[in-house]
Amino acid sequence: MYLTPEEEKTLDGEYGRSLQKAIEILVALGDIYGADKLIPVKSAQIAGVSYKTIGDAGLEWISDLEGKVKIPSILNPAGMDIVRWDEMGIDPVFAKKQQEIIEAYAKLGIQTKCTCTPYYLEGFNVTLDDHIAWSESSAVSYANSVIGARTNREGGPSALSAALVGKTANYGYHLDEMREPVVAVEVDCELSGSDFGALGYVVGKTIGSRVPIFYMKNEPSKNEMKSLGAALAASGAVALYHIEGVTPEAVRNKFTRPDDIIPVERTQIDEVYETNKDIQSSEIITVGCPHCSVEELEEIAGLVEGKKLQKEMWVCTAREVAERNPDLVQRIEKSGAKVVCDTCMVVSPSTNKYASMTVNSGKALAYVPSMCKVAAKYASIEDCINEAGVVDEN
Ligand SMILES: C[C@@](O)(CCOP(=O)(O)O)CC(=O)O
Ligand code: SF4
Repeated sequence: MYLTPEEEKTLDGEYGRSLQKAIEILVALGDIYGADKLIPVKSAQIAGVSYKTIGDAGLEWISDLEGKVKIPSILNPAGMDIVRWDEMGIDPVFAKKQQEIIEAYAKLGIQTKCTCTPYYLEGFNVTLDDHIAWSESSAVSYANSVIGARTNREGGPSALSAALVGKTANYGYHLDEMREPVVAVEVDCELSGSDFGALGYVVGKTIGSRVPIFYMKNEPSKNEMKSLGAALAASGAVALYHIEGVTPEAVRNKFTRPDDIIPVERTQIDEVYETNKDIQSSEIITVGCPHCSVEELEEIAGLVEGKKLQKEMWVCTAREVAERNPDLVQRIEKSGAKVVCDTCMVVSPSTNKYASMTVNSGKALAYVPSMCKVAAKYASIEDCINEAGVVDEN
């Protein structure tokens, strides 16, 4: 791989051990995947923040690094709401470790906003053809597919390395030829809302990491595409998808229809809603995987208006989104639901204590059983709220 004289110096350790380690990681990945050079990236999103997932070894690795990131960089969700962790039933020992992780990242100049939806935040609005280094798989999918930006599915360490160096290796989804669809997904019915998460869940199970192009009967909204991509990346390993006539590259590039076809029928979508249907009543309801947008908060606020929920319900979102919309937060919390920031149902240890959870996310449906050891049921947002046990206040 070609390196500029400056990059060579970094690799030789002239700018310190941390930058040297960072560029070593980027060069090693570049060599494995046949990159020709390093390219500048506009922003980094770094996974591996929850103490639940990275533990002491992760904390030690981050704490040992020195220097400052060269590009706007942000964190994936942590294991707790940084302000209201006590209310979430988080153990103070866990909270202390979590704070240490966040401080170690902050020392490197990384913004300590913890979210999987950086594209809703100030300074992280990427556009078509921008090169970035993001790691949370739903954020990667959204950036690549819905926005048309370019990122590989970085691991925590490689995203952090890209943040420190300001560059990434030029391979994979940074290249035009890797972004071409190779399989056509033909959906035989109209879908709405959580059906799109169910579609991602179904297709993800068979598609592996191939790039699909969807042929749909109706056009999904951006929130619906967010759910589709998150589920495709969780039950499968899809980092980029296209939708004929909808997503920016499908519109611009007019791809030829791949010969390989995955047909999807309504019954397959309906089956997702049947998962664990023997669970009569879930103990907790969680929405916001990926973190809720303003429109999703608005929808939830409307649905819970004048109602009192009987069970624990979390609405996960980015702190910045919550802070920009205090009225929506207040309207949601009036019902008894909690607007939870900086974390989520998957990476927080505080959902582990429940036996069952209802979710409206195909990604959460795929991850909650394995990462939280909690049985998960799938429902639309309306049914999630019904499941929370509603009493009308009027
Ligand atoms: C499950 C996930 O959304 C969050 C947990 O990842 P981590 O703890 O940030 O590495 C990661 C992913 O799917 O990329
Ligand atoms: S809310 Fe979902 S998409 Fe976001 S970090 Fe948690 S598991 Fe990943």
